Amino acid sequence: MPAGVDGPARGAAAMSPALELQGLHHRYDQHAVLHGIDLALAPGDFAALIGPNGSGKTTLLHCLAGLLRASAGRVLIGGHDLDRDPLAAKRALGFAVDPARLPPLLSGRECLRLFAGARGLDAIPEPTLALCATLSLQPMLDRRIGQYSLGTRQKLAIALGLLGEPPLLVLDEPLNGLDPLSAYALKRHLQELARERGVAVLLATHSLDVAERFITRAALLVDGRLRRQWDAGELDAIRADPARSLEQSMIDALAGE
Ligand SMILES: Nc1ncnc2c1ncn2[C@@H]1O[C@H](COP(=O)(O)OP(=O)(O)OP(=O)(O)O)[C@@H](O)[C@H]1O
Repeated sequence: MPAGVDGPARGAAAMSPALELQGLHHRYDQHAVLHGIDLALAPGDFAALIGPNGSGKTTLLHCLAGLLRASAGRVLIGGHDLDRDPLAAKRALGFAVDPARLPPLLSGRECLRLFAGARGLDAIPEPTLALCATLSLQPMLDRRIGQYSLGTRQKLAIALGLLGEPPLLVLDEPLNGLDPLSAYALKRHLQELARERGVAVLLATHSLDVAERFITRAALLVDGRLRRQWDAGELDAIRADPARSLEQSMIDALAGE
């Protein structure tokens, strides 16, 4: 078990994969988008989901967060079946909502309080406030979300997703709109959660160059199928060789090599 992992929720999460997708399919009406995705994340994995535009990354994340119902297959979060036991599954999941969907009339602090309440907490947890400070979000917390810039909304969506430190974090393009300092702080924070707290992180991103240094796993989605995965050893080998990069490996995999 990773260092610093304790408590019953983490104990349960450490015994089963943090996330397990079994034969996941999704179709929008007649348009089949996901074709049998099998993927497992262990506690402490920091994984990037990469792939061309329209390959199905957001659809996959929405299926595993319960925002879309998969047409077939199973989603298990910390061993809990999302279909059969949605409350337990969703308790084990932190999902950063689309920043465009945040309620414009609430302040950031009100929104954090609301989400904290939904997680059974009576106040905004200290680590969340510390993260807001790290991301320079704190000075904006008492302003209405409707007045936030795109990057500030993105920061709030991330802080909401991470609230209560659930054992699985899922983020869709979290680096979009973040200034370089905030993007670096977020990557370090996620890396620390994975390494020291055993949190499993799955993030969809196009920013291969920035993700490459931090992740321990990568999975390439092409036309709704997982074409290639890289484990920690393969990523270390890529990082150790100045002539190689994850970007080039991805391009090779896309070319079918
Ligand atoms: N609500 C919807 N109704 C119908 N088709 C949809 C819907 N949402 C997405 N799609 C289609 O599903 C496919 C996958 O889209 P998705 O947004 O999951 O891809 P993505 O990999 O996240 O793309 P990007 O990298 O551009 O964000 C695309 O062909 C898209 O047009």
